[in-house]
Amino acid sequence: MPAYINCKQHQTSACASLNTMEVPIISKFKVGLCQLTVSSDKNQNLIRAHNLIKDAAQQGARLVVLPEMWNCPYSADGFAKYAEDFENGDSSPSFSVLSEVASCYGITIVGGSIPEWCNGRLYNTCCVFGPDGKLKAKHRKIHLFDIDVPGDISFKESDSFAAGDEPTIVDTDIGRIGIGICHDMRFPELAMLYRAKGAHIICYPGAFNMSTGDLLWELVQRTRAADNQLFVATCSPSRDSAGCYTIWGHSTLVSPFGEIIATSEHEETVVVAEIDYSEIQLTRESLPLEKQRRSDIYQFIEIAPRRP
Ligand SMILES: O=C(O)CCC(=O)C(=O)O
Repeated sequence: MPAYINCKQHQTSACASLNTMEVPIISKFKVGLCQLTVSSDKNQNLIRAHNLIKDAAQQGARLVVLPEMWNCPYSADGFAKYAEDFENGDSSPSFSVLSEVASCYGITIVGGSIPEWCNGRLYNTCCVFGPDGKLKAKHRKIHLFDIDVPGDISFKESDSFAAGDEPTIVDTDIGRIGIGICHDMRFPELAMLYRAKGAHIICYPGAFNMSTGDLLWELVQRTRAADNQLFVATCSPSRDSAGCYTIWGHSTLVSPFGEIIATSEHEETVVVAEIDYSEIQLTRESLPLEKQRRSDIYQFIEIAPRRP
């Protein structure tokens, strides 16, 4: 175990069953969003991530979310240098740190994202760890962020990364979680798919920028939550104005009604807030969008059958 990991096991046993899942889950719990400052020093980033996760766990968070690209600056010229191969644990310190911290504190971690090397390709990948420290799921960013607004912002993520080609939904002791990374949030179909598959919450590690952040970061996540009547959690790195890509920040938790439960500014911080899954049912009962939906007039996605 790396020297910077030093913690005691935290356990709770309060469980309640929620009718959208087959397994008993905790229906009321705290989530922690670790809006950490990312530098070019990978080891420092690992230490910071550990410290913020510890802070969130000590404030009672059972689910902790990290930002997109938390082990390296969001910069095309650095992704390959910071990339890790998860198949080979020894060469993946970021992966190991999250696994160890998850088991140390007995929490679920949606591990933001880091550059992943696999078979000669680079992916923007989020790993989800359970309270036993085991990897539960891996999401590779599906929609790469290519943008060119003359005189404003130009970025081509597809020059660096290959796109993932699978949605990711994972059952945990704190509910069914759908995963998307940053630009994935722009695509309502992915969130609809997660809703159809019974997700309670969608976690979007992100790193929006100063051009689209102010206008759209909050709007899009509230829309995903309100349209699908589920919780949405986003987590961004803090703002670093020194780099060429200035990050918007504002990690946020949104309720199934589209309300902001908790948010932050752009500095390094840990947002801890409570989720109560009974709000999903309440929202869906008071405004039964699924019943009101006119699938006879429009149908954008196949509603996939529940997993056995
Ligand atoms: O969709 C946007 O406006 C920003 C997306 C982004 O920053 C990303 O995917 O990294």
